[in-house]
Amino acid sequence: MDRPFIFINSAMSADGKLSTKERKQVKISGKLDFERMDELRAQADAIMVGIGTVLADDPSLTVKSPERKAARKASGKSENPVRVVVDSAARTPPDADIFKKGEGLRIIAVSNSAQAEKIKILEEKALVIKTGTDKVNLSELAAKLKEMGINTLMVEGGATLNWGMISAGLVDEIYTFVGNLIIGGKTAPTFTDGEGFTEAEIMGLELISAEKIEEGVLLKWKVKGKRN
Ligand SMILES: NC(=O)c1ccc[n+]([C@@H]2O[C@H](COP(=O)([O-])OP(=O)(O)OC[C@H]3O[C@@H](n4cnc5c(N)ncnc54)[C@H](O)[C@@H]3O)[C@@H](O)[C@H]2O)c1
Ligand SMILES: Nc1nc(=O)c(N)c(NC[C@H](O)[C@H](O)[C@H](O)COP(=O)(O)O)[nH]1
Repeated sequence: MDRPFIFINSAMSADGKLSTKERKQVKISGKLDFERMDELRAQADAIMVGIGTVLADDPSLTVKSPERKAARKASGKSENPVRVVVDSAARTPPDADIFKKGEGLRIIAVSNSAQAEKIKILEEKALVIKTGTDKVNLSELAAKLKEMGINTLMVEGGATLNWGMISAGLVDEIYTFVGNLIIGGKTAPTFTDGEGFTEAEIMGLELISAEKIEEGVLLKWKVKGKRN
């Protein structure tokens, strides 16, 4: 394959929301689900998020457990997977936590319409990859990551990037932790936002497993392609 194995890992409320209508982060996962997420991060070659998530949550995207970090080191890897931000207009703040915390390569993926001055500032902190005219071309980006030796890519949202990756046919598996809460709100981000499929385009999934974790359920899906 000319792209990595790509999976999305997300936590959503029982009504499918990723955060509140004000884009405020909500603790959906419990301790065990955060541990599972840390293990997925530790096993991945790279973690990807959208700029919306960086601006809303300021995540560090680092591996948290000292044992997992040490195991990565022992196998000749960096403590953290490569951290990738999909950021068409180069809006990533230079003081974002992905730059401040942890070691390892950072990649900011921008489009050809991003301002040169903003790119220059980011180039001091990260490798900047340019694809697409106004919006990052996600297929081209995935191919470039594969060329760099990234074989497993973990996507951690948000709603718009999930849509972009799924609608471009770039996702192999989806892991959703469904928590025991309702967030509500028609403008609150859901697992996949974006423009949405028409009936003829709807994406089919195959259930790999359903597992109760603490007070929620972890659903693992394989992406099958168009249902019709
Ligand atoms: N619960 C969870 O697991 C979880 C995980 C991540 C984020 N979130 C939440 O999701 C929200 C952020 O989601 P969002 O939708 O606003 O932003 P996002 O993180 O999905 O980022 C969207 C941005 O990605 C960029 N992008 C560039 N090229 C693209 C392309 N080809 N296709 C799609 N996107 C492209 C665009 O600049 C776009 O604005 C926040 O509220 C955050 O708290 C929740
Ligand atoms: N798995 C998960 N369960 C949740 O309940 C929740 N709110 C998120 N939200 C994703 C969000 O982007 C987080 O901010 C990053 O998971 C934080 O990552 P860091 O700890 O900074 O490395 N993710």
